[in-house]
Amino acid sequence: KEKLEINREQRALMKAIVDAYNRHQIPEDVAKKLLQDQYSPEENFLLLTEMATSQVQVLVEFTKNIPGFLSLDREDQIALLKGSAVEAMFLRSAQVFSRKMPTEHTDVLEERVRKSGIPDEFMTPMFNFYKSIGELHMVQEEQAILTAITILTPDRPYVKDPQAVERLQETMLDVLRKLCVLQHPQEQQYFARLLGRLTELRTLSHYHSEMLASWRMNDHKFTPLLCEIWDVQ
Ligand SMILES: O=C1N(Cc2ccc(-c3nnn[nH]3)cc2)c2ccc(Br)cc2C12CCN(S(=O)(=O)c1cccs1)CC2
Repeated sequence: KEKLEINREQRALMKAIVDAYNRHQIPEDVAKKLLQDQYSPEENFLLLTEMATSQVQVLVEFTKNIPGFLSLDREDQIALLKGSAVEAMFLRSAQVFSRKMPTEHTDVLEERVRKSGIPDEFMTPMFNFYKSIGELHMVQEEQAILTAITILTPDRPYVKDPQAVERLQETMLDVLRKLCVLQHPQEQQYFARLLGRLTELRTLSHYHSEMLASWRMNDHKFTPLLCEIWDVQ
């Protein structure tokens, strides 16, 4: 029987990540704007852009608080942030969307997202993803650690020292594996299902870059931060 209990060091790591995850939330007023009166698709798109911008800021702050991240090579830190920004944003959006919002809010937000100029062929996989995240009923520790695992993916473009990233990611994977067994004892493959979501995230991120290209065509404007992190314009 492998050592299942989460040791003191892993508990400290988990606490640091969950605190960072909860400390950095997008400001209520930004998300609330989306819930206000009816907007045109262009206005909806602008609101989603504003929200995505604030999500990226929150993501950068969260990432800086992942134990060990700041001791990585500086350029690799940037490569990891740029390489994971879309996936981490979609994971967090799905988590918030399926947890925090009361149902009527989710319906309104769903309506807004559907009417924001996002092509339907992207809308379907996106909503399937957030429903599949909702069905997992992740505890917040799992959400925070899964987001950290997404960011600490060694095979992002331009990472010079993938082994250093892999060591950090493996530490997180070990904690998450134990947490899943402790939190979901009745579901043998829960940990495997969580990691399966990361594969779905990569697909969404490919859709996203295609979408960006089409949005550039009909000159949708993005903020400087989004242009920087998404490599547009
Ligand atoms: O906006 C989204 N939403 C709604 C949303 C997201 C986050 C919060 C929230 N509240 N508090 N904290 N977070 C609320 C509503 C949502 C929900 C689920 C999935 Br999967 C994904 C999304 C996106 C993510 C960004 N894209 S995007 O394509 O990058 C794009 C950028 C600019 C214009 S379109 C659109 C879909």
